Amino acid sequence: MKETRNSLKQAKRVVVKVGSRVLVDETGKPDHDRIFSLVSGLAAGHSETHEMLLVSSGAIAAGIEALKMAQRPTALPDLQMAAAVGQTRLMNLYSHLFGQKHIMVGQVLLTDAIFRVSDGRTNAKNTLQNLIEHRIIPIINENDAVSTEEITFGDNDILASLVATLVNADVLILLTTTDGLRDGNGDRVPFIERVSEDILALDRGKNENLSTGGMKSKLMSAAKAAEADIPVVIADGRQDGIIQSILNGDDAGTLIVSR
Ligand SMILES: Nc1ncnc2c1ncn2[C@@H]1O[C@H](COP(=O)(O)OP(=O)(O)O)[C@@H](O)[C@H]1O
Ligand SMILES: N[C@@H](CCC(=O)OP(=O)(O)O)C(=O)O
Repeated sequence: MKETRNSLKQAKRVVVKVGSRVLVDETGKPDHDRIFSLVSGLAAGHSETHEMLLVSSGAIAAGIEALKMAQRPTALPDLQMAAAVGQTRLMNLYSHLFGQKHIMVGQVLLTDAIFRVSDGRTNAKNTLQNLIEHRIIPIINENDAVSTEEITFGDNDILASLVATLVNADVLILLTTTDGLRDGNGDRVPFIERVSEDILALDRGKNENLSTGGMKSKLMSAAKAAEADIPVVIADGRQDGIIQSILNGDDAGTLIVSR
C-alpha cells in the first residue's frame, strides 16, 4: 500500500469528485467555508502543476435551498428545475472563488448518452483536454436538467470514473462525508486490492436523501476505474487539506487499486 500511496505524489492528472453533502451544511445551504476550503485544495494542486479536474455534485441540493423547497422533491420535473437553478448558483460560486485565485473554470455538463457513442466520448474528451491544456479547471456534472438517467438510476460517482477513464487520469479522489469505507466494526479500511462481493457487502446504504448511491456506488466507481488502472481514494471532503494530504501520499481514506 505504501508504494501506491507514494506513487500518488507523482500523479499528474487528478480527478476530484465532491458529493452533495460535502457541499451543503446541515440545513441544506451551500457551505461557503467548506467550498472555499475545497477550492483552495484544488487551486494548490493546480499551482503545484497537477492537472486538476472537478466533478461536482450539489446542483439539486443548491436548487432545493434556493427554491426554498421543504425537502428533496420526488417528481422528475421538480428535480430538474432544482438542478437547473442550483447548477447556476454553484457555478457562480466556483467561478468567484477560483477567480480570487486567478484560476479560470469551465463548466462541462455530460449525460450518459454522450458516453454511449464514440463521437460523444471523443467530443467530451477533446473539450476536457483543451481546457486542461489552457490551464482551465473543468467543473463537470451530469446535465440533470435534461438527463433522466442519473436522477432516477445513476450517480455522479460513476460519472467520475467515466471522466477519469476518458482523460486517462492518474488518480480519482472521491470526497464524501466519511473518511473512507468502514468495516463491520466501524473501522476505516485503509486499502483494498479488489472490490470483491465481501467488500461490497460492507455498504450499509445511505441515511439521508440529498445524496444518491451511498458507499456502494463509490465502490462500483472504484472498480470501474481500477479496470483502467486508475487508483481511487475515497476520503473525507469535510477535512481541511484532504486533497494535499492524499497527493502527499498520506494514509488518508480508503485507497483502492486493481491487482
Ligand atoms: N461501510 C460504509 N462505510 C462508510 N460509509 C458508508 C458505509 N455504508 C454506507 N455508508 C454511507 O455512505 C455515505 C456516503 O455516500 P453518499 O451519502 O451517497 O455520499 P456523497 O454525497 O458524497 O456521494 C456515508 O455518509 C455513509 O452514511
Ligand atoms: N448531479 C446531481 C448529483 C447527484 C449525486 O450523485 O449526488 P452525490 O451522491 O451527492 O454525489 C447534482 O448535482 O445534484
